[in-house]
Amino acid sequence: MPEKKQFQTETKQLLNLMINSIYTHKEIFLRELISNASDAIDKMKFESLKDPEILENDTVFKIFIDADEKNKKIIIEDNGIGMSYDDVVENLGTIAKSGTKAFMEQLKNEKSDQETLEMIGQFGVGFYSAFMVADKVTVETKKWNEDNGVKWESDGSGEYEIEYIEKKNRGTKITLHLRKDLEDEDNFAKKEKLEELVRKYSNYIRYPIKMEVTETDEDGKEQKEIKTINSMESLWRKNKDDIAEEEYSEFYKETYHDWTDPFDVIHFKAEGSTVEFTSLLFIPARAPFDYYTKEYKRGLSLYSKNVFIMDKYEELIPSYFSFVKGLVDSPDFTLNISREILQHSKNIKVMKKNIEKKIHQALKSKINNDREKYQEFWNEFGRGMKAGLYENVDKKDKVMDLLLFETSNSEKPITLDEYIENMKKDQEAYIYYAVGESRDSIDNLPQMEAVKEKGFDVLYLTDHIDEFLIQMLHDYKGKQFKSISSSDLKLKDTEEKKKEEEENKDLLGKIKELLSGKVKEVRLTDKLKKSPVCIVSAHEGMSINMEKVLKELDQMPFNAEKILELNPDHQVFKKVKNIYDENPESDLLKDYADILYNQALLMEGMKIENPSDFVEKINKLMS
Ligand SMILES: Nc1ncnc2c1ncn2[C@@H]1O[C@H](COP(=O)(O)OP(=O)(O)OP(=O)(O)O)[C@@H](O)[C@H]1O
Repeated sequence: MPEKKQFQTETKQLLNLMINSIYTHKEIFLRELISNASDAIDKMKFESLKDPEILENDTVFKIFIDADEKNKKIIIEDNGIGMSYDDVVENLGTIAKSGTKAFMEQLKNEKSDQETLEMIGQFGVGFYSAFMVADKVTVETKKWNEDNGVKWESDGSGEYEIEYIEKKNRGTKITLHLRKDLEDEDNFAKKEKLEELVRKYSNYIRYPIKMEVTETDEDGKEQKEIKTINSMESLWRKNKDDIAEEEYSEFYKETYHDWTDPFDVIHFKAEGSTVEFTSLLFIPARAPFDYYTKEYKRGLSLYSKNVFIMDKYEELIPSYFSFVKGLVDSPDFTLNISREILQHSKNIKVMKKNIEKKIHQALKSKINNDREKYQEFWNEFGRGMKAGLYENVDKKDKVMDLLLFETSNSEKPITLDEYIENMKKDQEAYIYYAVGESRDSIDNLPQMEAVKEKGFDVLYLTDHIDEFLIQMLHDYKGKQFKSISSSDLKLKDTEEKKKEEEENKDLLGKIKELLSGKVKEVRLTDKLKKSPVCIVSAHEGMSINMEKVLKELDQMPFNAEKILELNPDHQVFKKVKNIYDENPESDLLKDYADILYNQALLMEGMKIENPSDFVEKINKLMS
């Protein structure tokens, strides 16, 4: 008697989604099932390397598919590793894999139908996608080292049935009883349709995908024969010159579950003295849904002479190129090599270096030759590249020339090299930067005025990570990064500046006293033109914005202290000076100090402490 079991709650949700899906690419179910079959054969092949006897007389690995048009059934059968009773309960009753889990997580944040559909395509929902096309799925399987087979059956609603059965051959046979309500064009029970789908999605599967077909011979007689549908040849082992661009694209889309052609393809063979390997790498055009989440795992797949060893091997891809997908095939890998052994391998280091160099070259060439496309790529992955660089600042020379920045002088983002090329003659060896929420808010910063007037270009740092990163990077090609909020931007003659400071020492001291508890220092600045005042962090080079971020993260290593900077060339300053000269203790001076302080806060995008007092003081001055 079959045992009835409940699906895990998450699985129920997923199944429900599949059953009710209006997803237009329902056909991916075949790719998913074939890919599972191929994985199962990989595992069996791996086992048999240790002891070939375990294959018994079933030595030719294959995937067999069949369609029964009359009964609306499809069969996908493999002679892979198979599953035990417990395996079936574990694998076909719960959601074990992280990709699907992440997918379910994403679904929780209310998504539009369109977004949900796109996500199905990206995550690849595995075995359960069968329920997009079937109203009943039967799995008959036998693990290689078990005596009994197991039958699993479900209509995708809350429960499934499972029982032991007699099964002769090792491996898994999946029967899909197709839904009656499928559109005509979704008539998957046609062999021609299956053949077309295999070619489209599963052409490079390493094992033959076979199907019985009826061919008409020269005499018009119908003959049944078993035909291999897929090409099986792994693309990366073919000669680069014989591969069309579309082939790369198809391979990429099929393997990495993307609907968009890659931004770039890098295919190369390294036959150096130390290590021999072939690599096929793809730079995606758009970021996968999970790219900016913890779920995302970078890494390449490893093959040894066409045999799959492991995937997501991260040591070969530096964190700042984490978006790169692809594989490495090398006869130097042994099949049972572990991640630990690889980690200490000299070969891996050589490979990594080569791979990194190639990726860098490819991106550099895009920067120089196809800026528009690079810009699109940057919009997708720039933040990721910067975050990766932040983790590996010691590698900055390998990445910094790939970064793009918006700047005050250019309409489109530029590279740091371009910034340096355009530097003004009288610009000290500084690369100026400003931090803010957006281009507009930076443009409105009073600190921008003098630098702009000089015609010096300013990098706009609008991503949270930017300022941290720039401070860690410190300089580029000998030019130091300099915040426009720094105390000394070297815009004015130092002698002149010193003289001014000296002359106004008492006044500045008085304003500091009037603003006691609010600012740490009051000083003159050369960075303002139109504005009378600005506020900067007392921590040299750090922006008020960064202080805000650190505070939010509870990571503030010190008290946020502010410095008020006054523009000695401004009319308001002159007025303040007059008031002070007339009567240093006047109430009016206190009002001016308060107003200046508050307006500086407002310009920085900060809240003022007592708005009604501020307004009152202004009104008093105006009336
Ligand atoms: N034909 C099969 N033979 C043996 N085991 C299988 C087969 N099909 C599925 N399984 C088992 O069921 C598990 C779940 O399959 P599912 O397609 O849902 O996810 P997955 O294959 O692990 O993930 P992904 O689709 O992202 O590769 C597999 O990991 C595998 O252990």
